[in-house]
Amino acid sequence: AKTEQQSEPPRVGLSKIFPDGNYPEGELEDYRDDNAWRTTSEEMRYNERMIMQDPEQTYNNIRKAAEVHRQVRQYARKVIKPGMSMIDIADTIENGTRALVEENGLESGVGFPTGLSRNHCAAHYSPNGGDTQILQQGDVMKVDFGVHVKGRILDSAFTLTFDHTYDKLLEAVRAATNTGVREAGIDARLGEIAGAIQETMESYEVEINGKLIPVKAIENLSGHSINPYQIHGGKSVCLVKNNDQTKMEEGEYFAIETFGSTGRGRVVESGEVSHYAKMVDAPRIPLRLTTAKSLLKSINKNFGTLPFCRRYLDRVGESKYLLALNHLVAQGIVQDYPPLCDAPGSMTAQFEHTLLLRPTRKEVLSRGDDY
Ligand SMILES: O=S(=O)(c1cccs1)N(Cc1ccc(F)cc1)Cc1ncn[nH]1
Ligand SMILES: [Mn+2]
Ligand SMILES: [Mn+2]
Ligand SMILES: [Mn+2]
Repeated sequence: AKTEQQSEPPRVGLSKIFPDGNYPEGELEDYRDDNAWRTTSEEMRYNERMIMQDPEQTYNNIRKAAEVHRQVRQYARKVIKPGMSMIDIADTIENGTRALVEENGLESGVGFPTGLSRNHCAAHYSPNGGDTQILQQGDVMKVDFGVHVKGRILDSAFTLTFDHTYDKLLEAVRAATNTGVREAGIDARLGEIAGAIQETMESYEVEINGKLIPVKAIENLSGHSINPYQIHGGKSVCLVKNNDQTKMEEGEYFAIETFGSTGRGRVVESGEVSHYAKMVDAPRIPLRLTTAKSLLKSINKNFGTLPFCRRYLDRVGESKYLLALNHLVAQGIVQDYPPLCDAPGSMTAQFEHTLLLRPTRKEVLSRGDDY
């Protein structure tokens, strides 16, 4: 079939652009030290061929999600400007994602809420319905959005600015994330990766109004392993030196994300919650509140264990759900993820990539020519 070009705004599903169903590989990196042998091992190549043939496991699912991410973010970086509302920015990203991934129930779609955290807020802010906030010229906005295909979630983020004041902060975080990507590998210890990330991050300083401010790695944010339909797979890659001897393992997916700050280097929960997710191990308890029962049914049907936000509930026709939602949170069935912010007046930045530890090599799935 003739392959189509992507439109602007992006609306052409990727199966039209990659008709043979083969999506582009991410950036490949050989393992180091005692795992370097894997690149040329016939056994490891055999294992990979088997995985590639298994429709459930094939790498094509996550590679399609990664290509969607690259094409949507390329458009977003071009059109997002000061004066746009948070809601319009979120819609721009989500409409593009849904079209290109060819959204289909729980088979494929948005991976989690579009994060648009600004300035001292580092993560987990997304506009709720009625939010009238407007992007400002001096803002430092973390654009963190996800795409999933058959539950394989691509989690990648970048920081947008509209003047050069914080270029050094962004440079520090970009370098720290690339250090994390480089240090990741089969048998790599999470605590050692964290130390390397912190060392890179804290070798930078930012000059603001003639004052030199050291860049701090945010000590209570972290990267994470990713499982099918589960954004947090249980392993965390912290950003400051620690003694976690836990190793990365073959076949695991990791989101390597780092956050730098000109403030305390520590975030606290602050502001209205937008992000939620049903717990994977949610207790099966009898719900007496009928509205909570029907809301949980809607969450199971529309999101499963994928994170969602209030706008996604609005979109699937739910209304007046707040009491029921807070009840599900109180019962430990749904986890809330409040916005995470450093001190007011400070600035935070983020870069994030998703990588896969294949039997033969590390594949940085979300790598693009932008970051
Ligand atoms: O901070 S996390 O909760 C976490 C980090 C380490 C262990 S759990 N979080 C996972 C998540 C939670 C809710 C979401 F809606 C989406 C993702 C990291 C993250 N947020 C955005 N991108 N990546
Ligand atoms: Mn993310
Ligand atoms: Mn993440
Ligand atoms: Mn809580």
